[in-house]
Amino acid sequence: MVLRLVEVTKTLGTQQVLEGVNLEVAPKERLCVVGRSGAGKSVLLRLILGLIKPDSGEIWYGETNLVPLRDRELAPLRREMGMVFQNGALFDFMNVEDNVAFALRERRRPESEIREKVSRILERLFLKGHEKKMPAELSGGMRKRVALARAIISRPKLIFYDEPTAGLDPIGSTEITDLIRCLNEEFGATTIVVTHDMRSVEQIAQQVAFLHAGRIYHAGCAEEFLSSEDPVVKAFVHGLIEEPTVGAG
Ligand SMILES: Nc1ncnc2c1ncn2[C@@H]1O[C@H](COP(=O)(O)OP(=O)(O)OP(=O)(O)O)[C@@H](O)[C@H]1O
Repeated sequence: MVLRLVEVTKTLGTQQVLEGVNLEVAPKERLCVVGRSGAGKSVLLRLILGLIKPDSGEIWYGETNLVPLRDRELAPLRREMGMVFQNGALFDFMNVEDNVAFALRERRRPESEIREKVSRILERLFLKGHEKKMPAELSGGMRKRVALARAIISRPKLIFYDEPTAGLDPIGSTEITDLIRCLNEEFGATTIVVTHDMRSVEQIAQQVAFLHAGRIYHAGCAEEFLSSEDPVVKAFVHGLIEEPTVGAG
């Protein structure tokens, strides 16, 4: 397993957001983590990235439990992880080319290598000709593609996408989900996508983990999830409002 969470709990404020999350992610797999708004998907991502610590439980990245590690020990492992934030989180004062080159410049790679890699990735993500544009001059879909380029350029072993299709029209969404799938196949990075968009799940996921009531309520292959007869899963997948159980109590 690339990633394994064992009985992870987290309370924020007075709310126990995660009550014992168990999750396994195999190498090169594409996993969608789904759940209703407020279910704790972003909290889960922040825990895996080591930005916050769980109250209890273990988070294994390969052979290493990340939980007891300090920032300095986490840093080299974090460099193996890429993150594509919902809003792209681009540097507004840098053009497309410099945004994409950022991670390589930080690692002091030779300028000739950086130029070659940036050019190759921009071509792959259909951004050729837009190198000198500033983020404010890009469409939403282009910003997402720049964010993808920026994350993928350092060849992460594990890549996270937070709501990658949010704010895109259906065609823009399909372009991004196609790219996520193709990049996973080309580069082999284990891919974890947080989303509540069922079309994205259909287009991207091999595996789905459904976060509900502080736990992974359902984990399995995408087809199984999308056609599940479990009332809670079904209500989520089809956007149904759950009826109170008749005769309960
Ligand atoms: N720093 C914090 N302090 C207190 N509560 C927090 C904090 N961060 C998140 N929460 C709470 O944790 C719960 C889960 O939040 P989270 O952002 O992970 O949800 P989500 O599943 O990502 O939702 P969405 O799909 O809307 O982004 C929410 O009830 C939220 O209010």
